[in-house]
Amino acid sequence: MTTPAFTFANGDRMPALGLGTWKAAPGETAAAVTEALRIGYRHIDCAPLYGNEAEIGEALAAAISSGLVKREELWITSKLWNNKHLPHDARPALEKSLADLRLDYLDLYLIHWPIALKPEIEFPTSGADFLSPGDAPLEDTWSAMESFADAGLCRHIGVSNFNVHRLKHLYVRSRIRPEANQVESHPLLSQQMLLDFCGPAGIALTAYSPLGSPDRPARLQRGDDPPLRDAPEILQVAAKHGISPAQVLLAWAVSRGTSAIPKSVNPERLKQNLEAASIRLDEEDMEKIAGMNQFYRFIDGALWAMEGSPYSLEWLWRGHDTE
Ligand SMILES: NC(=O)C1=CN([C@@H]2O[C@H](COP(=O)(O)OP(=O)(O)OC[C@H]3O[C@@H](n4cnc5c(N)ncnc54)[C@H](OP(=O)(O)O)[C@@H]3O)[C@@H](O)[C@H]2O)C=CC1
Ligand SMILES: O=C1CO[C@H](CO)[C@@H](O)[C@@H]1O
Repeated sequence: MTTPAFTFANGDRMPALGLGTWKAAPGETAAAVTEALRIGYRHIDCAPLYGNEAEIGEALAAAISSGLVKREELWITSKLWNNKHLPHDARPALEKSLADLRLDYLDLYLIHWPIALKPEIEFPTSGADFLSPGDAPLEDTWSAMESFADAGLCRHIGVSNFNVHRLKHLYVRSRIRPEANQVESHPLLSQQMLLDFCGPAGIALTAYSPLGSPDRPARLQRGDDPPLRDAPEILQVAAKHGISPAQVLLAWAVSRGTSAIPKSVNPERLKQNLEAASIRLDEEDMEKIAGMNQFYRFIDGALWAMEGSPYSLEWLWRGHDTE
């Protein structure tokens, strides 16, 4: 059976199950990536923000030089952080990711958030730390992304954390259309509206935090998370098929046409997550899980909507400028 994948217009295939690397700690990241490649992962999701691209680069270089994988078999995604949106800051940011990852090109480069910060700010502590949409128009950042694709530094370009309105806005104005949108998605946040737009438009929708990001930092926790992995519907489907709850979540994501990028640094969980991509759920399971949607975000973006910020949660997640 061929591994499920999203096929881009030029025929490039992004494996539907990738490895997340946020929170993979220094000292454990290279081993996790090496083990993932050894057992068959070919898609790795990275970002300079995660602080481990150099370690991932070590593992990739070793895997390629030992003959375990060829570069062209890999799908490597990275992202442009929020304080690099100004076009003259964007190219050095991409070059740094390439140097750290020890690659000549990325398979996919994403604008991490539709939120711009001043160049010297990694995380905002006040409203003064942001650049407004007028100071750093997303269209200008996108033009820089297009120039990276033109230069062969990345084969595909896309966005992350874009709602359907913001995605359409860019889509109709761009020379090279966004080919991917990476957003939080799991049964509590099905993102059906985005999927309904992305599917026919040929845009890959990738689900981040597909397991509910249980290891996210305390500052991002809300304390009142509804159950996801141990929700009754998930436990029932897991028992019916004799698979783990995490595998139900990942099989659901892949069965509905999204990609998923669960993070793990544990060999046993790496294996079960990869295997989940080949598990097919039936219609009854899919319907049961579809009933769980409650628009619940584990990564709620509240940081970007702090007092004095030019961005609001309404702007980020719902949006007004439809066309
Ligand atoms: N574009 C964006 O803004 C964002 C992108 N991302 C990307 O998405 C990736 C995944 O999301 P993330 O937020 O990390 O969270 P996930 O939903 O992938 O959850 C990761 C957690 O689940 C545990 N886990 C993994 N597999 C299993 C399993 N089979 N059974 C039980 N527990 C398991 C991991 O522990 P252990 O490692 O010990 O196995 C870890 O604690 C990120 O790593 C990052 O690459 C995430 C957030 C935002
Ligand atoms: O990818 C991500 C992980 O961590 C960040 C927060 O610390 C998020 O903002 C981001 O989207």
